[in-house]
Amino acid sequence: MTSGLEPQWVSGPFGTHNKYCTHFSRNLLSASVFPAQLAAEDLKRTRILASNLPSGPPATKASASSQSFSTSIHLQLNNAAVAGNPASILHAYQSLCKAELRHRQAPDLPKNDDKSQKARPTRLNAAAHERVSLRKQQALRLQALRASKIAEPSAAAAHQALAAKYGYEGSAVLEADQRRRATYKPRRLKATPMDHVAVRTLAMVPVSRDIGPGTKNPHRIAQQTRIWACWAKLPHTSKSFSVGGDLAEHRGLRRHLYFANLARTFGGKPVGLRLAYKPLVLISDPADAEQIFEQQKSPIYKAMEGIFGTGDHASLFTSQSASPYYRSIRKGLAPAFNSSNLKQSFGRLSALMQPVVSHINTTGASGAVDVFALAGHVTVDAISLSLYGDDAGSTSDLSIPKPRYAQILDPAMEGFTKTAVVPWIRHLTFIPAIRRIQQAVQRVHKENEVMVQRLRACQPPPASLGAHLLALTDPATGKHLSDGQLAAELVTIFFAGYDTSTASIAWALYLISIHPHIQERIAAELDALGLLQTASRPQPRALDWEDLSQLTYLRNLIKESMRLWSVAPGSTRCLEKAACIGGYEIAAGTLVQVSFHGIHRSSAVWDQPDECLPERWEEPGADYVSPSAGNIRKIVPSQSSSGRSIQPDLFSDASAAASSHKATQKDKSSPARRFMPFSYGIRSCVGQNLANVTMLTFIATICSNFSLKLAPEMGSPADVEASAIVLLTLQPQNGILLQCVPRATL
Ligand code: HEM
Repeated sequence: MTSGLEPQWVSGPFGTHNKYCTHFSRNLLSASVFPAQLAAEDLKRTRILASNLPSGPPATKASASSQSFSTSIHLQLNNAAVAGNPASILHAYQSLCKAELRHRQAPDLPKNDDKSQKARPTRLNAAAHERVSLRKQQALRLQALRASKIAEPSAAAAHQALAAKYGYEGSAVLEADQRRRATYKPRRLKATPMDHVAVRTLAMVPVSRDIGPGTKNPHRIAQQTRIWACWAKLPHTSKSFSVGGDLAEHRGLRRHLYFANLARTFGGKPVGLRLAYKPLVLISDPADAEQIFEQQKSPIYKAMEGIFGTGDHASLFTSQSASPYYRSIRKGLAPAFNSSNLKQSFGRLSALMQPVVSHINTTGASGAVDVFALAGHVTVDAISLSLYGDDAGSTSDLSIPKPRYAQILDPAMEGFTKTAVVPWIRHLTFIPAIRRIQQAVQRVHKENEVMVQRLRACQPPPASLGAHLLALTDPATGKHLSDGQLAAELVTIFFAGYDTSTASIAWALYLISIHPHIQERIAAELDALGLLQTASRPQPRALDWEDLSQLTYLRNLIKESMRLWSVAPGSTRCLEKAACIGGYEIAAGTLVQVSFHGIHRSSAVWDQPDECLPERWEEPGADYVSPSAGNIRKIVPSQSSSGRSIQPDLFSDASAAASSHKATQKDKSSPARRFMPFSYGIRSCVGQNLANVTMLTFIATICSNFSLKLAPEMGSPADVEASAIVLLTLQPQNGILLQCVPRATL
C-alpha cells in the first residue's frame, strides 16, 4: 500500500524511530486539545501511517531490549492512533518523552550515537529513574507542547511565553507567584477561580501596552506582572472583567455613588478595579487610608502640570512630598493660612457678604436664588483677598452665573479630568474636542500671566498668601520663584480652593433648607449671639472673628455636610513599596485611590451613614473610628497613649504637618481617622482654614438673615441628590435653588 507517507527510519535514543511517529502523534495531540482542528483528512492520513507502521525498528540498529522498549511505545502510539483516541495518544507521547529524558539523564548511559549503541544497558537503572524529577517531566511536556505549537492554557505557560517573548527570566516570576499562591489565604470576599483565569489573561494586555512590544525591560515586566498578580487576589467588581473594566463607572459623573456602593458591598475591604488597561485599588477603610496617605502622589498629578503652569512647572499640588521643592513651598505657604493671619483679612471677607444679602433681598423676594452660583462669587473673591489683599470684583456683579476666572479655568480642568486615564490622547489635536481642550488650556495660561503681573504689582499685605508666595525661594536655584513657578502656584490655589469651597457651601445650605429642626437650632445659636435678624432686630450686628468659635452647632452641621457630600471624591497614590493593605498584598507601583465619599458613607464606619445628624459631632473623638462603629477593622482609641487631642480644633496648624513628616505619622495604637474631607497627613489641604472661615461666614450670614426652603423647581430632596455629579468636584448639576425669606418678615 502506498500512501505517499512511507515510513522513514531515523536514529534515536532507542535506536531507529519511524520519523512519522512523532509527526502524527503531534497531529493527534493537537487534536486532543483542539479537536476542531483535526481535519478529517489528517485523521485519515494518520490512520494510514499507523497501519503501515512496523512493530519496531530494524533489529540491526538497536539492542534487543531498547528495541522492545521503543517498540512498546510505538505500539501504544499505533494502537491509540488506530483507535483515534487522543487521550491515549497524549499518554503514549508523554511516555516517549519521559523515556528520552531518562536516557539523557542516566550518566552511565552512552549518548545517542550509532557507535555506542551496543554498550547501552538492557534496562534503565533506578538512579536514572530518580533523576527524572516531576518538574523536569513537566518542563519536557511544555517543551513538547511548544514544539507542537499547542498553546498551554495555564497561567504558568502564559508567563513563560511572555518571558520568552521579552527575553526575561520568567522562572523568577513564576516562583514568586507560586510562593504567593502557597501563602495566599482565601478571604471572605475572594475572586472565583474563573476570575483568576480571566485576570491572568488580561494581565498580558497592560504589559504590552505599558512597556511596548519588543521592549526588553525585565524590571518593568516583573513589576507589572507582580502588580497584576496581587491585584488578581483582591475582591473585584462584576465590571472588572468586562472589556473596559470599571473605567466608565470610575470616570463617570456619578462615581461617588459607585464608590459608596463598593464600600458597603465589600465592607470596607480594598477592591480591585480595572480602568481599561490600568489596575487600581480602591480603599474605603479609614485605617487603610492612613497607610496610603504616606505614599507618593500618583503620576496623574504630574500630568496636570501642563495646565497649571506656562512651562510645565511643578506646584504644591503636583510635586512629590519628598522633593525639596514641595517641602519648601508647603512650609513657606502654610503660615499664610494660620488663624492669626486669616483674622487680619476677616473684616473684608465678612464684608463680601453684604452684596450677597442685598442681591437675595432684591431677587429672592420674587423667586428662588441659586446659592451655588452666589457661593462661587464669594469664594473667588475670598481667595483673591487672601492672595492680593483685594477682591477680584466678582461679588460686584452677582447676576453672572459663574465668576470670570471659573469660566476660564473650568473647561481646561474638565478636559484634563476627562483625558486623565489616557493622557496621550491630548496630542491628537486633529480631534475637535481635543483642540477645544488645548484652546482652553491656552486661555488659562494667558490668564496666569495676568495674575502673576497683578501679584508682582500689587504689593500684598505681609499677612497675605500673596506676600508668602513672593517670599518663597526655589531650593534648586536659591532664588525667588520665577513667573512660571508663580503662575503654577496661583492656578493651583484657585483650582484647589474655588470649586471645593463653593460646592461645600451649597451642599451645607441645601441640608439646612430640607431639615427645619436643624435650621431652628442654627437660628437659636445665632440669636443667642445677637446675630439673628428678627422683627425686633431688623439689622443684627455683623459677624466678627470671635463669633466663629462660638458657632458650635453650625460648625457641626458643616462637618456633617462635608461628610455626606465630600466634594473631593478621592485622592490617588502610587505605592513606593509593596504593602499589606486590608490583609491583601499590594505590589509596589500599584495605583491606590482613597475614596473619601466611600469612607464617609460606609455603614461599617458610621451609624446611620446617610442621615444628616450634626449631633454626632458633639461626641468626643467623633472624627475617629470608635469601637461602636459598625463591623469594620478598627484601631481602638487610646487618648492617653497617643497623647493627642481627639477633638481637633477648627483651625488646625497646617504648617505643623508640613514641617515634619514624622509629625503626621501616627502612633499605631491611636484610632484611625474616619473624617477626611480635606484629606489627611502631610498632603492634607493647606487651605482648609481659609475654606472653613469662608464657609462659616457665608452660611452664618445667610442663616442670620433668611429662612431657607428648597425651591419647588428643585423637586424633592431625592431629585437634588440624584442631580449630584462629579465634575472637578461633587456638585449639584442644577445648582441649589432656595427660597430665602427675610427673617424680619416671619
Ligand atoms: C471646602 C473646601 C476644600 C476642600 C474640601 C479641600 C479638599 C482638599 C483635598 C481633599 C486635598 C488633597 C487632594 C489630593 O490629595 O489629591 C486638598 C489639597 C489642597 N488644597 Fe484644598 N480643599 C478645600 C479648600 C481649599 C482652599 C480654599 C485652598 C486654597 C486657597 C486649598 C488649597 C489646597 C492645596 C494647595 C492643596 C494641595 C496641598 C498639598 O498637596 O500639599 N484648598 N484640598
